[in-house]
Amino acid sequence: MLELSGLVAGYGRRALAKLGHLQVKDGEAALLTGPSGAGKTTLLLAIAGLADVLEGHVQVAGRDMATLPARERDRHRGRHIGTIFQDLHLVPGLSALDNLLLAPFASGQRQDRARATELLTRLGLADRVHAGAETLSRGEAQRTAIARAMLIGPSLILADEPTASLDDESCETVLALLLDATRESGAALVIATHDSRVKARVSNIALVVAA
Ligand SMILES: Nc1ncnc2c1ncn2[C@@H]1O[C@H](COP(=O)(O)OP(=O)(O)OP(=O)(O)O)[C@@H](O)[C@H]1O
Repeated sequence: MLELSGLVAGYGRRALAKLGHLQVKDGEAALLTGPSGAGKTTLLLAIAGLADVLEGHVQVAGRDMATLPARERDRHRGRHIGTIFQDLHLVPGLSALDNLLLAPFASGQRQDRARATELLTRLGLADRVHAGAETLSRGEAQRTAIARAMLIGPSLILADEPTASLDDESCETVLALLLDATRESGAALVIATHDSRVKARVSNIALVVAA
């Protein structure tokens, strides 16, 4: 479950984005909307503890990301938050599968190759599991990043414009997978988007305004 209130997010002391209240129950989804430049990405990053919270509270899996010390916040994010950002951060030279396994490898956790392969397969990437990340199309790379976010079995999934570069069919596949996986796993899902195809599918919509 995610609950945030009176959130002002930014960098350093510079406030960039505000959101009054948002609650996303386990297994449910919400959208962050707002005009371009309103600060949706900044707000999503603040929820993940990667941008600064200047005011307010962000409860994720029972802890307030706004007040956790930096190391605990990083640990909490690693255990509970799956992120899919616009810049996908896939490592070229590594396969799609190894990109999924990189984070658990780096943090000394078990690398579940079977689950990673299953997630990639469910996202329609069965024949791209061993393909180098640099050879993936934008849509394939996006689906790989979604699979990677789901690998830890997160309490919260944060997705920044996850359908932006997808055609209608891939958009539907990705959205269905995100929403189904959210329901099945009991994670809360927050999507920042302009995409009207996504707005039609999610009723919990919160407006981000520039601070
Ligand atoms: N690291 C940063 N440091 C300072 N300002 C930043 C930083 N990143 C973004 N900004 C500024 O914060 C404002 C909000 O940007 P942000 O990307 O969060 O908006 P957005 O609503 O996600 O936009 P879009 O819909 O176009 O992706 C913009 O004015 C941007 O220039």
